[in-house]
Amino acid sequence: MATSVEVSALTVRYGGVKAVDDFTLSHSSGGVIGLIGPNGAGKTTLLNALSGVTPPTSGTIRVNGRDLTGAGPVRTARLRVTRTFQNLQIFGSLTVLQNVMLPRTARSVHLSLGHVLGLAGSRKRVEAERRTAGELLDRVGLGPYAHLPAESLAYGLQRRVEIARALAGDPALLLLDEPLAGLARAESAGLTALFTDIAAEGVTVLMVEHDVAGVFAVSDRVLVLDHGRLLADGTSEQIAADPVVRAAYLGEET
Ligand SMILES: Nc1ncnc2c1ncn2[C@@H]1O[C@H](COP(=O)(O)OP(=O)(O)OP(=O)(O)O)[C@@H](O)[C@H]1O
Repeated sequence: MATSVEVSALTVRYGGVKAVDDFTLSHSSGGVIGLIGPNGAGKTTLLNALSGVTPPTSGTIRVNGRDLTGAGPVRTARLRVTRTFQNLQIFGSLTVLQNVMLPRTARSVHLSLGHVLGLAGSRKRVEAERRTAGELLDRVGLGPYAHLPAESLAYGLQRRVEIARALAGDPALLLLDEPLAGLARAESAGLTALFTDIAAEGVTVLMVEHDVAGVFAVSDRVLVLDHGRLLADGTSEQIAADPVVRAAYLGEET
């Protein structure tokens, strides 16, 4: 069953600025949702609110019926909403595999302690986590790089490390903040194909992105934010043809 995402009247204020203004979304059909809008439209703030990084001023967030409003990033991740960041946040000196194992092993203090103490049960669990992380790396095309320090990989591959780590948290909802930024066209195409695969496996993917062509190519539903408000909501074709969007976002005359 696809993830249900219910966001109701979400508002995030920074002093006098309403970065997100009365945002409502109901989504239960899975797939990839693209979130676009001009600079300063509130896209990252919305992602931060959905991932528990920024507490909303008002409104509610429910995923699969569970109230995540104000849950904070750790609990939100436990409730299967994970994310990547606009600026890569990977541990460069750790191996690719260690980066991907982190969310699952760090979740369990007993597991980490037991592993340090060499307890047999913990060793088995860590081995199982290693296998799971290895499978994840194969899935995102990073299998051959598993034992290299993450910092030694090309930028496009480092993006995949972050995506694999977010997937290791077993998300129902995966939030991606500008995943295509700084990538060459072929790398972008490879990543968007990966997002389609992830969505096909039942993870709802919400992607903030400036590369509008990339968003239109991959998204089943596109949301347009402007001044914190939802300006338009439809298929890629509908949004591409919407004169209001073209005026607000692409700067065209209506
Ligand atoms: N920590 C903050 N404190 C004060 N104002 C903020 C903060 N973060 C964002 N804002 C303001 O909130 C509004 C929305 O910013 P946000 O970064 O969410 O937009 P965005 O659509 O992600 O922009 P961009 O595409 O440039 O990344 C902007 O007016 C911004 O200046």
